[in-house]
Amino acid sequence: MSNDIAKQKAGEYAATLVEDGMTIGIGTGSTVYYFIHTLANKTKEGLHITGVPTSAQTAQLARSLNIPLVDLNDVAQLDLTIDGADEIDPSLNLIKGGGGALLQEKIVAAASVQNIIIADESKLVQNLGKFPLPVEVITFAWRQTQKHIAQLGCSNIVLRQKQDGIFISDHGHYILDCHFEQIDNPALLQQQLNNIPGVVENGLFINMAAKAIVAYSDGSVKEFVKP
Ligand SMILES: O=C(CO)[C@H](O)[C@H](O)COP(=O)(O)O
Repeated sequence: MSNDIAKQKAGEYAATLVEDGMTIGIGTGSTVYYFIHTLANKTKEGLHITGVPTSAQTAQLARSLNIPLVDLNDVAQLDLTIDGADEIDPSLNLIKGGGGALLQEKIVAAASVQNIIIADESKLVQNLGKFPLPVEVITFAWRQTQKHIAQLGCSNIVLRQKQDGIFISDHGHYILDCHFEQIDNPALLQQQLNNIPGVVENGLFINMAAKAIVAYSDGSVKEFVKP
């Protein structure tokens, strides 16, 4: 089974967890893509939900499929958020932000009663850090910010690019992809990063996910609950 079919399975499974009347956070990425399509089919069949998107890309896709969206300022909290991840460790701590949406994703996750992650099995790791940790930074003097991040033990930091230049996040910032290789204390690193002037947010999601829905190449889907 290809990764894409596994992503689709995870996305479809997650859609079964959405209940009528819920206000949900809608994540970003190629796995969530399948969740959004399944959700759109369910809303066509009569499921009533309201969504809060985690990125401009997700907002555009959801709108094109007639999923009702609302501004996060206009709701007290979200019942559930379904989002993807780049790495998931055994405690369900995550690296996110491969798609560059980490800032809005973290704000939406923090507003959610429950966060469920969907992924294919390639995202499961024993230790976080092989996937370069995305850190969103203010564009002003970003090289200074980079220098402070390097002092936390990261010698390989890459300013994210897109085809025609520097990648700019939905909120107008740069992303520094930080190759830590192995992160021994993700909770501490998250705090240290966010204490650096110029850092807006980082892609470590600690103690946020309650459950991960992981689809395997043999076609099975397994739920992991936060230990
Ligand atoms: O954090 C994210 C975007 O900022 C994505 O959820 C993460 O990169 C996983 O994406 P995909 O499902 O495409 O592998």
